[in-house]
Amino acid sequence: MQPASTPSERIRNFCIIAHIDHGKSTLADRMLQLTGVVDERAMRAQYLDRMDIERERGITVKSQAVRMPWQVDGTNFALNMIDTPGHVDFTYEVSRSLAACEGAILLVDAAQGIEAQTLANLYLAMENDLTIIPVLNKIDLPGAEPEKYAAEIGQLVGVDPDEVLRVSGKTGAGVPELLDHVVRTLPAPTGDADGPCRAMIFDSVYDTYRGVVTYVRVFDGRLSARERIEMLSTRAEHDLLELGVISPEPIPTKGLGPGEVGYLITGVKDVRQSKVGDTVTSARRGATEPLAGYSDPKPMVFSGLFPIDGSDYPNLRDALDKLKLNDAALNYEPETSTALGFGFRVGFLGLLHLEIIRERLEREFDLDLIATAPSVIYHVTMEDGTEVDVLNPSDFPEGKVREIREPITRATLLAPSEFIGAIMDLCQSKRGSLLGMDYLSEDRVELRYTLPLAEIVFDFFDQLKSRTKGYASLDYDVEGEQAADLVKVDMLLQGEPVDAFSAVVHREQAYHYGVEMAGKLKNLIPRQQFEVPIQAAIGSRIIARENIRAMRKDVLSKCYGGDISRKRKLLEKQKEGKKRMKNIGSVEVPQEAFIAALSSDGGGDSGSKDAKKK
Ligand SMILES: Nc1nc2c(ncn2[C@@H]2O[C@H](COP(=O)(O)OP(=O)(O)OP(=O)(O)O)[C@@H](O)[C@H]2O)c(=O)[nH]1
Repeated sequence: MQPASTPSERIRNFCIIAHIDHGKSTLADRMLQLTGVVDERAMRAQYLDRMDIERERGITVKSQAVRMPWQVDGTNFALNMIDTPGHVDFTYEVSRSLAACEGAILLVDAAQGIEAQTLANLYLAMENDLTIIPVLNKIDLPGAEPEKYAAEIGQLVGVDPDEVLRVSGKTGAGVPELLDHVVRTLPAPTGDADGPCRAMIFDSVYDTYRGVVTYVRVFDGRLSARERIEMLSTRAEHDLLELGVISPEPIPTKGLGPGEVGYLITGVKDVRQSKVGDTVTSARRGATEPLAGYSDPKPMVFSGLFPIDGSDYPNLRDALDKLKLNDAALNYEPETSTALGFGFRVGFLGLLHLEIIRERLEREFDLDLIATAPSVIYHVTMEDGTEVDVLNPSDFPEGKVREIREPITRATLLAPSEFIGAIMDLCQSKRGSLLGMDYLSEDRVELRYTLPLAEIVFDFFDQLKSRTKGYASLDYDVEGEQAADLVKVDMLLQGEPVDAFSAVVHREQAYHYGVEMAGKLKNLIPRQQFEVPIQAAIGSRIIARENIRAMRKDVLSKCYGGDISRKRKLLEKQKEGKKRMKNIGSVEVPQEAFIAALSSDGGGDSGSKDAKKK
């Protein structure tokens, strides 16, 4: 059965915004169940077996936009719940999903209160002029303090604390009232029903069976099944193969009218042909003005990814090609490192994006990878006026440099007030400057800093976590560039540079970096038959030095008795180990040493994840 179009006055488009783990998915599940879109048995199956079901149906079940029927005072409404990527790494995409809604449910854990991403998402929603419905979740928790946090949110959003709704996504308490509230308080979508069609792409997902499934919100006019459509940013035309709504399975429709949310399939195979933020119109007599400016996501953080087993290189390339089908922001190019062999220099939107991709490569494609420390883009101007963009510290240009500019972020940190001192110390040591500080309640404070992105991607988040006992949360947004006194530090083994360890650091940190790295390498690289100097250098100037003393390695020295089979085993093991050695000049370095040296301070955790996660 094909659902008829709903008149726009009976449509409500909303999203749920929340800090990680504040219960967005659980509340969404409860709504699906309450509105009868998913029945109780399927709900459990779906919950437990999400991935299998997704594969079976060939489309994302926890879809980007679900249409739910809901009746208020005898009138039937269509509620479209639009999912947002929910993370600042994907700010542009979050903001596009928000632009597809008229309102947002701001969900806050009643035992935790406001966190950094609560604020970040709220500000994005406000920039998109959404009506905000503040809601406290998890009121069933024994540790919930709804009164306290209702006051906090009330102050933030500018409403009376009594107007903050209270729900439990777990028990379902308060959820029907919340849905009623959505219908009563959110504005219905408005749009020019008779004008040429304009629909915004707010998400685009690659599906193995159906190609790219594109999620759209129609603003003006009407999209009809089987018409030819045009993407305004590229002027590319495609035939519509299917148009429909998700409820929660895809249901084909004849058309989508103003305010309606649904999906379309054109047979394109790559999400870059159906870009988030683009405007879809009819190929014939279509609109000429896009809905909003379109911007391509720009990678901000770069890291080299190398397979531990060199023969996995083609597999890594295939895996990246596959992931790219579904991720317009993923960029990579081949990179060769003397220390690590063949791999790729990959550009990410932020640290979380990096972690997700790395985890997917390891889990879904069964690859063992080594990642170099994350770095940022430096704009280098040489004395002779040439400009170079440096994505990889080892490519830093030789010669006289006039200026180096680095990306700067605006960071928001939230923590109990007892940690103010610790946070300020940390930000100070990371070249931060304080922009402002506000008390959200008696014992919770929000600090705003500008911080170089390079400092955040290094080990900021780990340090923040340990200095605040895990109680601080952090959010950041890149905001332009700034000149800084930066230098490239090289690490040399017997005079040969080891590219994987080159770093661009602040001049004042260079010595510290050099000494620490040299010490680390000294402990990790086994003694050779000759003395090996480890040096840290800025250009030709040596700033730190360690020595690995010569030693004749006799693996048999541990065997006192004459156990021949044990001796043979040890010799075999030594031979095995040799295979995994890399030669830097005449020095043999086990690959494990590189891995250990890179992983212990390799940037670590995501800067934007919740520090409270255990
Ligand atoms: N007691 C209680 N626990 C809840 C409630 N809602 C969610 N939870 C729990 O809180 C945790 C996080 O819930 P999710 O729904 O996964 O949170 P989320 O915000 O979607 O998290 P992300 O998708 O990781 O951002 C889970 O362990 C849930 O079981 C609630 O109302 N009461």
